[in-house]
Amino acid sequence: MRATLFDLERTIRQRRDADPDQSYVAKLTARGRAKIAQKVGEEAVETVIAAMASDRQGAIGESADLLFHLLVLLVDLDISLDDVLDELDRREGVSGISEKASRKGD
Ligand SMILES: N=c1c2ncn([C@@H]3O[C@H](COP(=O)(O)OP(=O)(O)OP(=O)(O)O)[C@@H](O)[C@H]3O)c2ncn1[C@@H]1O[C@H](COP(=O)(O)O)[C@@H](O)[C@H]1O
Repeated sequence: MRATLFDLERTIRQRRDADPDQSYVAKLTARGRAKIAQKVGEEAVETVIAAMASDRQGAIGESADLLFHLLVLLVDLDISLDDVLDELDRREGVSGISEKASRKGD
């Protein structure tokens, strides 16, 4: 059976308090939010580099790294994947073009 992002989110929550010598999640969490956020940035840049090189396998691997590290950051911020999906639901059917145009008068 395919694991979901919800499974990974649950695993990350469980691993946060594990032994940092045994768990990457625990080790990264112990280094603090700034370090977690830095990792998200690094993985995002590596995804962009793979995409610009049309490196399909690289883009898949870096995207997995990016999603994983983003979930570690969200857990650290006590933001659930559901919170983010709720926001995407709220946007569903609203064209990005018209949404941006509606902000022009802000
Ligand atoms: N999906 C992942 C996952 N993706 C990437 N990584 C790790 O992320 C790290 C990224 O490597 P880097 O070289 O960028 O990081 P780094 O060596 O800390 O580098 P610096 O930033 O310190 O320079 C590697 O150690 C990868 O193994 C992951 N580690 C864990 N998971 C999942 O999280 C679960 C719990 O992992 P543990 O907490 O390690 O038990 C695992 O069962 C997996 O399902």
